[in-house]
Amino acid sequence: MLVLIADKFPASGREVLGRLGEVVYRPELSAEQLPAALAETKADILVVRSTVVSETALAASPPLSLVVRAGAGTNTIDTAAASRRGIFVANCPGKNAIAVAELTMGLILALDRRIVDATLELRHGTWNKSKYGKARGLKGQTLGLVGFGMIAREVAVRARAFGLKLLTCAHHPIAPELLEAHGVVQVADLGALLDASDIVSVHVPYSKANHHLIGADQIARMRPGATLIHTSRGGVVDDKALAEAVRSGRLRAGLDVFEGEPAGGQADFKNIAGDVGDIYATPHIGASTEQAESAISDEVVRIIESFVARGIVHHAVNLNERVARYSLVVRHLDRVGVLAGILMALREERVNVQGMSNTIFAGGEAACATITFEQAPSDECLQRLRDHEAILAVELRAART
Ligand SMILES: NC(=O)C1=CN([C@@H]2O[C@H](COP(=O)(O)OP(=O)(O)OC[C@H]3O[C@@H](n4cnc5c(N)ncnc54)[C@H](O)[C@@H]3O)[C@@H](O)[C@H]2O)C=CC1
Ligand SMILES: O=C(O)C(=O)COP(=O)(O)O
Repeated sequence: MLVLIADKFPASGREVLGRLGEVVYRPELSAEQLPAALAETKADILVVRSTVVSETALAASPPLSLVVRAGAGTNTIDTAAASRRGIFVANCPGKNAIAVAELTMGLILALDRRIVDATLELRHGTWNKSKYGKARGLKGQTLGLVGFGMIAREVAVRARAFGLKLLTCAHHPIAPELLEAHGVVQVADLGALLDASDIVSVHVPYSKANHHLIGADQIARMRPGATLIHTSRGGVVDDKALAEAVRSGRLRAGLDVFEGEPAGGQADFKNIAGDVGDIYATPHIGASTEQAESAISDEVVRIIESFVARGIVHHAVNLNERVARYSLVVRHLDRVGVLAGILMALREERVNVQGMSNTIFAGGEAACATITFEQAPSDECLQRLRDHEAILAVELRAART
């Protein structure tokens, strides 16, 4: 088994992976160089951070069967192409959430006190207490969290300690216990959140549906003098519209992600923070703390170990989530050919199997197979299975609709 790691990844994690197979560490690879590296190494498993994984890359190594995103967002990986090729894509949900929440609080605090501007002036020898001694203070202000996933919840935990009032919005009702535990109120929709918030912080994944979720209209709807914090993904916010609102003095902004940002570690990048003073900005470092990188590394190792040892992929993001209409639970003697016999019986009925698992009981004499499908086998088929000398019990279960 060969693992190609195409982004920065801790040495400790590489060492553990090295005990499972060969590890090729090429953190310098760009999206354009990735297909050739995959073809050359014939990697079975690819580990990436923000490096774009295209269909060409996925097709370059025939044995490639798993891509692990050493982070949260998977929009940089062509998951549809991976699904067509039967390649698993997995991520590490929540493992860098605290790091992003800490940066979010850092941006909120820095903007309120204008820490960056004050530092720059002091560095140039100017004492300007008159100008910088005018912060609003956070206590009692309202923070609106767009999305209420792993990162937003960690932001809520920290923001509460600063006395901020918390709102969120989502497509679906959020469990009341979860809201209560975080001291957050769910409002009707994004518009209501923008109307009521002094600070808006964006924590949703990028998708076609979320492209410019915070566009010109949403930016215009924010309260005058409000702050927008964006640490999720370039493209969720319309950077141009935001720059105009900040330039006009209506808003302030703290950004960690940008439209068209470079994927690598160092590059020239003309960006909206360049000419707009009230934008504070960092170069996509939300997840880049030692603590987060170590937690991510442990999770990547866990995902790969489980895949190699048991074929189980934790946090796969490109599986068909639809619950099958029927499941057949067969308890049987653990003998060669019993499972094949069950599958042959289903094949004769033209039943297309969707999922299958088989668990062996202690002692190794009996096992339990669960097979899922959309179309029910006939009573005769079930009876034939029940009559099989190595089958102990057969039960057909229909999913609740
Ligand atoms: N700046 C950085 O370094 C990092 C950025 N991120 C970005 O942050 C995003 C969020 O990360 P997590 O909180 O860990 O993901 P998550 O999956 O735990 O939470 C995202 C939540 O947003 C919700 N959502 C999606 N579209 C929405 C919409 N239009 N309105 C309201 N809710 C919506 C989802 O239902 C989900 O609950 C990631 O997808 C990634 O793009 C993640 C980690 C590091
Ligand atoms: O985990 C994520 O979604 C991130 O955005 C982190 O990106 P990175 O791994 O630092 O390139």
